[in-house]
Amino acid sequence: MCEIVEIYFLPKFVLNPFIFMKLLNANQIKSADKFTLEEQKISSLQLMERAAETAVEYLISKIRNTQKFCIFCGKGNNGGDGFAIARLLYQKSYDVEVFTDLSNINFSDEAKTNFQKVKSISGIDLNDFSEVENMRFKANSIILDCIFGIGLNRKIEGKIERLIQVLNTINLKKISIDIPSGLLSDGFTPNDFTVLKADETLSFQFWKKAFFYPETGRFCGKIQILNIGISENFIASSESTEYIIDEHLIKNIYQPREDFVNKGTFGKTVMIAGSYGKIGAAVLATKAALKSGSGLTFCAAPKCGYNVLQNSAPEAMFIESGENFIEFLDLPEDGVLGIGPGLGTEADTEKVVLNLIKNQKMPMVIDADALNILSKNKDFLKYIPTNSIITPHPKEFERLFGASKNAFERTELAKRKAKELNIFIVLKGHHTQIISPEKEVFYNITGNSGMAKGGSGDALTGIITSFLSQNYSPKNAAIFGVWLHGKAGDFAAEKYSKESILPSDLIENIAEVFKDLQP
Ligand SMILES: NC(=O)C1=CN([C@@H]2O[C@H](COP(=O)(O)OP(=O)(O)OC[C@H]3O[C@@H](n4cnc5c(N)ncnc54)[C@H](O)[C@@H]3O)[C@@H](O)[C@H]2O)[C@@H](O)CC1
Ligand SMILES: Nc1ncnc2c1ncn2[C@@H]1O[C@H](COP(=O)(O)OP(=O)(O)O)[C@@H](O)[C@H]1O
Ligand SMILES: [K+]
Repeated sequence: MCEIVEIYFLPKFVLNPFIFMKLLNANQIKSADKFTLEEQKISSLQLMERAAETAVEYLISKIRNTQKFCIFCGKGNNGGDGFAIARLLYQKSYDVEVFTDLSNINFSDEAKTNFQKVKSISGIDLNDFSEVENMRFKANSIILDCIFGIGLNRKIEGKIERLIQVLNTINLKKISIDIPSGLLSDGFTPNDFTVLKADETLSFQFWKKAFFYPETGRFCGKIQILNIGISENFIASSESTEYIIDEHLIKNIYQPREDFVNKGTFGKTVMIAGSYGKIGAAVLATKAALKSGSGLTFCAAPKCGYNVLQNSAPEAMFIESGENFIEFLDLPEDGVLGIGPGLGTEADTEKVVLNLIKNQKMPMVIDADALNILSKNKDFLKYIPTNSIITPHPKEFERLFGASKNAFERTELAKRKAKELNIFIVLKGHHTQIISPEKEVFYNITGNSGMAKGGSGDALTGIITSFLSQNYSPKNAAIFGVWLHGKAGDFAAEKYSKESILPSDLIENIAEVFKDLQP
């Protein structure tokens, strides 16, 4: 599973922030390469050299205690990158060993040129792939996977499949160039494909769709995007409905607090949450709403939660809504509603939730048990107010809309449902997706596996509701909320470790994210 993701810029190639976040498919990426060659009047060999230089610069800057690189090169341009990287590392005095299919030399033009250059360097050992079986690799060697890139169009078989199976058993750090070999870049990779399992993937310029989905992302390890100066004009004019949420996009969404304001300027957030034994969910959602800037914050919860809520979130106002679970609601006017965390599914609560959803006009945030209630009453889905945000995890999504064969199909189903119901769907996961009624997909790249703990989702509901009440559009509230939630989780994990962070630590660290965002 990919963990912490970073974007590495060579200072000479800093992209226009509004362009960088598009997700392009392999064909578009190839066209982008071609366009760049014409626009910048460079040859494809020069672009490959630039890509290789960027990869080598990154490797040298980040990798410690490694003297030896074992570089596996295929016949296409991914292999060409590998040969060029081998030469450049050798020139920097690293010990380099290159493996390729010497029995079948039908390289692409660029790969062939770079292969010849490697061949002419006597200090670089050149081996056939088959020799890997008898190799004794030095400890601390690094394996670079340049076997296949985004040109892969079928299952790897025969000798190269065997090679990848062997490499997967070798206990050395493996870094894939552009994409792990064997992985299809734009969709689901069938289970019978053999794929190299990388610890890290250095990918040129573009995120690949495969990085974001659990079935394929698990092969990529830590992902590093290397900017190699592909044409901004091409990227700007490319059609895509899929985007990556990066800091540039967030800085564009974030509205710093102005001076001449009062609590009324920042909305009225109402969390409807909690039941006996699950008051913690109400506390987490309410605190997260407070910490993300809500002007006035209310929590409608059963009476059994009164003491704990008033003690743990004294800034919030309590709205008694039942004894041990929510039985009725008497909400303030103009409140922006977030409903679901820890509600339970008692018959009375069910009635209240369905009635509220049916009569509510303003966009609201719907999570957890409110979604479970909706999945038992699917005819109420059509009443969800237009532009509302629902935040299901995969199981909740399945209960609402049925099973999908894989996560890629789940996203397609979510797009159809978001359009049909005219709502935003926040599909939670390692890379949470925000899906708009226009069928756009925004992929989140903050967050970490330390957040896979009960209560993290409650915090997210509080954050998104708070942003919605502060006048962010539903789309921006969802994008900003998901990003900030993950980023706060990253700050918390850095301080306390992934194992030990709690959703409350995440909430505490929302402050760090806002500090970082200040212009
Ligand atoms: N994106 C960019 O900006 C750049 C990309 N470059 C590199 O170019 C790569 C793409 O190069 P290619 O299009 O040559 O693609 P590959 O290097 O992935 O190789 C594709 C070749 O392998 C064949 N092939 C596909 N699947 C196969 C299978 N299962 N078994 C056997 N043969 C198979 C194809 O028919 C084609 O001949 C990228 O991944 C990247 O590494 C860089 O060189 C330069 C810049
Ligand atoms: N492995 C992970 N990497 C990143 N984020 C994660 C991971 N696992 C869970 N999260 C995030 O934590 C939250 C969990 O939400 P949810 O499953 O609803 O939890 P709960 O309802 O128990 O609070 C989601 O925002 C999700 O994206
Ligand atoms: K590769």
